[in-house]
Amino acid sequence: MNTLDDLLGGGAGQPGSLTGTTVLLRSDLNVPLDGDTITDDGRIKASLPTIKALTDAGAKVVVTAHLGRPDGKPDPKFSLAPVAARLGELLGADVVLASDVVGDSAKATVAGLQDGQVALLENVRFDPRETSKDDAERGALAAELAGLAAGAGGRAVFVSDGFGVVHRKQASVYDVAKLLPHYAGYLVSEETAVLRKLTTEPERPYVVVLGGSKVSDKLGVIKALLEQVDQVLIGGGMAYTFLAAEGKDVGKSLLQQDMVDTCGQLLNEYGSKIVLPNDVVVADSFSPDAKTEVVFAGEIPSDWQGLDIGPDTRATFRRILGEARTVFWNGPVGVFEMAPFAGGTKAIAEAIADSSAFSVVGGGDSAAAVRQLGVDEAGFTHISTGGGASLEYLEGKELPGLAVLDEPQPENGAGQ
Ligand SMILES: Nc1ncnc2c1ncn2[C@@H]1O[C@H](COP(=O)(O)OP(=O)(O)O)[C@@H](O)[C@H]1O
Ligand SMILES: O=C(OP(=O)(O)O)[C@H](O)COP(=O)(O)O
Repeated sequence: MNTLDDLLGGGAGQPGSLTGTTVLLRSDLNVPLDGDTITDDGRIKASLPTIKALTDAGAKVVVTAHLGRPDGKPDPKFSLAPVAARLGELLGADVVLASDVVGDSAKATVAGLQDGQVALLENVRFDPRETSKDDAERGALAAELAGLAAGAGGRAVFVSDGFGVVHRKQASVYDVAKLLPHYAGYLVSEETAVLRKLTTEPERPYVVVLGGSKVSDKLGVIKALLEQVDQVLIGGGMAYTFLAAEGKDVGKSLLQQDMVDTCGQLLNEYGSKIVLPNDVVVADSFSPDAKTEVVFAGEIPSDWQGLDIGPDTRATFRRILGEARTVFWNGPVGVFEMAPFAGGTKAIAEAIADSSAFSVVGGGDSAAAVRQLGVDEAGFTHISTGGGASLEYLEGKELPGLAVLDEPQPENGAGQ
């Protein structure tokens, strides 16, 4: 895989070694927001080393990124405006935000870039072709993105640094690398180097904690993980589909109905490795002011929803984590953004931070939870920016955004 150091070449770190080059940079700037306030800027900070290396070398840097899951059309709720402002603060330089993805504003913004300057394109998922299943549609958007960088004159290259999104076969992650000379950024290189250690003879017991709300994405990887690890502790929104598979009424909790049978099969086959919550914190509404109670997992009232793991479950998870030698954690085990449902996630984060295991926590919200709940970041071996991406890497699956970086450089790529 070609890396940023290959791009920087003999002139690594030398001012001017990339003068005349326009870099289309894919970063993962998908940060949690409360309205238009960024509640955790970890992913923006993680993108800085690559951006700075490029600007120091004199490149024009055109960043493309997504925020949330908009419906393939512009939606102010998902604008990258707060991200552009924060990125500019952290870089100590203006970051112009184009008001579209590849339209007139994007073209004018790129045309106005000086050497060593950074621009951000608006949320790439505002264009429906980004996430299309149709190769030709994605390819067309990729060609427009590559054309933007080439349109600035000089050489155009692609740097892939959005580790959190390399598991997505999307235009700005995958297809564009087929059109431009491509390089892995520092974040992608570092993240894969740490995760590789988890796939090569991890010390045992090896324990995985899974939570969060992207249930359908993550249930798919559990089977492969169960083959490799000693225990999987399940909390968060993930837990209720398993509890339903055990025949329990989960009330209004998050439930992936079409995966109940799959969860039942996993419980049959790997039951001894799967640890489910024994008790949960339930609420009468999805609100920080809701009425709450702790109940056995089999006794969730039908109008209530489970929003955190209960105290018995925390104790069980703590005990297992205390004995682990390798831990991977993705997904908060409760709705940690609301104080009444943050206790389980804090207990898990502290248990991992206190242990001497090789420990990796991955995911935008999981990493944010560690920081927001005041848990010592130094207690983790590595805090990864990618949740789903890390899980799929650990599963052993080929990640499209990484595999494409191993392909030969295009011979007649845009800007060549
Ligand atoms: N029981 C639950 N019900 C609904 N949402 C939950 C529950 N537990 C956790 N969550 C939510 O899961 C979200 C994070 O999920 P996810 O995106 O899968 O994690 P990550 O970003 O770390 O990969 C958080 O916003 C959290 O509020
Ligand atoms: O937040 C992300 O992933 P994560 O929640 O698995 O850490 C990435 O930005 C990918 O987003 P997506 O899961 O909407 O493709």
